[in-house]
Amino acid sequence: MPGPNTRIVTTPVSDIPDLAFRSPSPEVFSWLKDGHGLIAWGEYASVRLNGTEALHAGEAWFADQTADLELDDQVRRPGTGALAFVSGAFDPDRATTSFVIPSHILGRDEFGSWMTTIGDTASPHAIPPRVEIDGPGPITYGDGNLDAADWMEAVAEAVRRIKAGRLDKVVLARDIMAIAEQPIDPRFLIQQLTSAYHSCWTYSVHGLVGATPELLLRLAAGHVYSRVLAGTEWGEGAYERVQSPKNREEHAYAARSAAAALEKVTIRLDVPGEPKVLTLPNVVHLATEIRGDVADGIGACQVAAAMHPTAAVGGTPTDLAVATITELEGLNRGRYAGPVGWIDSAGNGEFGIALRGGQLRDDHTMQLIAGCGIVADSNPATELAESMSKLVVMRDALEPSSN
Ligand SMILES: C=C(O[C@H]1C=CC=C(C(=O)O)[C@@H]1O)C(=O)O
Repeated sequence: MPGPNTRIVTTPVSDIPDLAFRSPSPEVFSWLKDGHGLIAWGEYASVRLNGTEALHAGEAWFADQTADLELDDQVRRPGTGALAFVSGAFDPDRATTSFVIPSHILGRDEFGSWMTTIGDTASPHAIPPRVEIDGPGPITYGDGNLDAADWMEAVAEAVRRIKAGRLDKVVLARDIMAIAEQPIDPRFLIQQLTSAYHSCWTYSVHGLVGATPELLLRLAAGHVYSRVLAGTEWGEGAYERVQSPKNREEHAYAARSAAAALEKVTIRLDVPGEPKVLTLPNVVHLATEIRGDVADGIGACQVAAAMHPTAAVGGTPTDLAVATITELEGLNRGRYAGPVGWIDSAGNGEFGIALRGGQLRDDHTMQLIAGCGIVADSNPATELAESMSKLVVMRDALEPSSN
């Protein structure tokens, strides 16, 4: 509980273009894209929540924890002052959602850098020196829950069910285990991911680390933005092939589900009729960028709770798709494919969908997960290859020298 002298202090600091290298602790929280964002360490307070109301309960917990603190925010922009990192479960009935108020945060946006400290002695602190972390050495890979053949059989079964009529789309994920010779420090992964994936958001919360290209929402001063992705190709000709009818169908379900959820929490919404193509180092995606405005009093957690899970990670119709995922994947997704990001006490926040990442299981072991949207025209072997293209993000981050 906060002591009588607990203060939150945000001060402007000289420019820090290398946030990914500034955490003095491996217990690191990150939300970084193209040199901007947040890096944090130290837990002032945290809570783990279960159940469908976890995001709402966490938002209330954050408000409660910070209500009586003395605030000295000399920057006053989204992400300054009191802030919590959030990592939500994919299925809140089967996994835990984390909310953390870090004790030390460094932030940077287009206007400059800042530092926030919280605690009994909160006062301007020295910026930690740059640290470059060593990699975990050679990696050995093993099967996760299903081997490749069993996962392809699950995809084939999903296609049969879609063709039978009630289900339109379901996203099936598979995991592989990465076992490292040396301990895996999340800071090493963050340093690799931020330098290789500029157009993605590099996240880290309680051992879940990755670089997602998909932004569930950004909410700043009442304006909401979402980058919905679905439909993937890779290799030569990917830019043209991603426009196939199969990819467009797969994408349309995701864009429609995000827009329908946003309709409920916005007072204005702009949904483009046609997707764009987003090119990443490993794959290309179809992308729909949705913009709108929310009414006063609606915060980022509320919008995230309304949107999750979109058909980019669940399917259509949602409930049947989530039940099919539980049955066919046989995997507990944990926080993979859940909302991950941060909120501040003005209601601003950013949430990615926790994709292209992995969960540290112990010091040497990381579970990597990637999923693929399955529609009537999906082919199991092609979906397996697509999952491998998505797993490249974390494989390269763990073992950059193997390229
Ligand atoms: C579920 C994942 O990706 C989603 C986001 C973009 C494209 C997707 C696809 O084409 O299947 C997926 O819907 C994942 O990377 O694990």
